[in-house]
Amino acid sequence: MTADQVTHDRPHPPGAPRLRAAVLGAGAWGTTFAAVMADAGCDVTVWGRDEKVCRQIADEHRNEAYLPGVELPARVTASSDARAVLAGADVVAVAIPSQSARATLTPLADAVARHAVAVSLMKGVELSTDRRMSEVVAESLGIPADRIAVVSGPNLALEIAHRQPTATVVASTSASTAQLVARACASAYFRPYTNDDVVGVELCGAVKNVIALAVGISQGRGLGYNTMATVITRGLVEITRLGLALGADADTFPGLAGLGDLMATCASPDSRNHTLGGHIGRGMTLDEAVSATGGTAEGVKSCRSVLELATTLGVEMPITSAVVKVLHEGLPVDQLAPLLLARPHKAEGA
Ligand SMILES: NC(=O)C1=CN([C@@H]2O[C@H](COP(=O)(O)OP(=O)(O)OC[C@H]3O[C@@H](n4cnc5c(N)ncnc54)[C@H](O)[C@@H]3O)[C@@H](O)[C@H]2O)C=CC1
Ligand SMILES: O=C(CO)COP(=O)(O)O
Repeated sequence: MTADQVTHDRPHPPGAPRLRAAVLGAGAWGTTFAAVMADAGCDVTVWGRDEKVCRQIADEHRNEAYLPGVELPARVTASSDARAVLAGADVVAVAIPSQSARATLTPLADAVARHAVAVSLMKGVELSTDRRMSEVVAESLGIPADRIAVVSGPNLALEIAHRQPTATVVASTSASTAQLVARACASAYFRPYTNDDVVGVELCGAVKNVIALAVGISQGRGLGYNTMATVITRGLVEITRLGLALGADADTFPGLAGLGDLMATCASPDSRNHTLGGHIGRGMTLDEAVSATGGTAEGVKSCRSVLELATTLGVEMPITSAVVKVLHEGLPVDQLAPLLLARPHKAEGA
């Protein structure tokens, strides 16, 4: 046991059974969340499709490909056999790229325990259906909405893997599901707040990636902090507008899942969306930027489904629309700012 584990490992409450957790996805966030749950007192097994990554997690308590230099808690193990990982798990957390979730989860539905609670850790919107990821998880695994939770907040994986303190939101339509998931991940460095606004929390997580792409693009063009603050602030307006049109709670947007995550993602060089935007701003093609970034930058695909949702609902999302134009419709990157600034003037709250 390392010094970190001695300091951070939180014994589970007296009398409470130790929760068994499965994490589907052995990338940066799946592995980190597994470590968080282990430090919260759960027995955790990660499923990854890459045998080598699983062996390294199980045997050496490391995942160098995704979390270089991080030592994982001994209570995290891993396997490439998804059905074995799911067997008997009380909590099933999903951290694979959003656009692959349905195809990955559907064949596993019958392997999930009947009592299990599922947690979406993903921050995207499905392309062909415009569904939020908790909806995709519920449909694919055949789990009712009251046993689904979403975890979203200012949660850059590498910082958390190094046990830097942060907070998050655990959202579910069921208070007892949210509380169970909060218990499964609460530790000395990870503080969950529960919330019943699944729609708002999930939209915040997906759309902030698109806004981080726009911030990255502006920084890649050499623009400064005024531009960044403008994009973040007006980005939050867009996120709020779309969320309210979908029935979300107005209090969610200035919270951890909204403003909190927007700030972390738009400010951090560790954010894949921010980084990829920077490459585009400096003149790379989308393909070049995707391969230079590595990892999953959800905003690249989800910007289209977010815009589609907004269009269907008649919600104006100019920054999202401009990002779609630059990434997918051939708008030259130096036209992005003029396009946004040429729009008709209006009152700030309109
Ligand atoms: N990295 C972070 O800081 C955070 C990420 N998230 C979200 O978590 C989700 C996963 O992101 P990361 O773990 O960061 O991505 P990653 O790129 O680090 O890892 C993705 C994992 O999914 C696997 N994978 C890729 N395609 C797959 C497929 N078709 N079937 C099964 N597995 C597949 C990869 O092998 C890899 O293990 C995303 O929705 C992301 O937005 C949320 C909060 C923080
Ligand atoms: O969601 C995140 C932080 O909360 C991670 O952001 P990226 O996916 O852009 O790395």
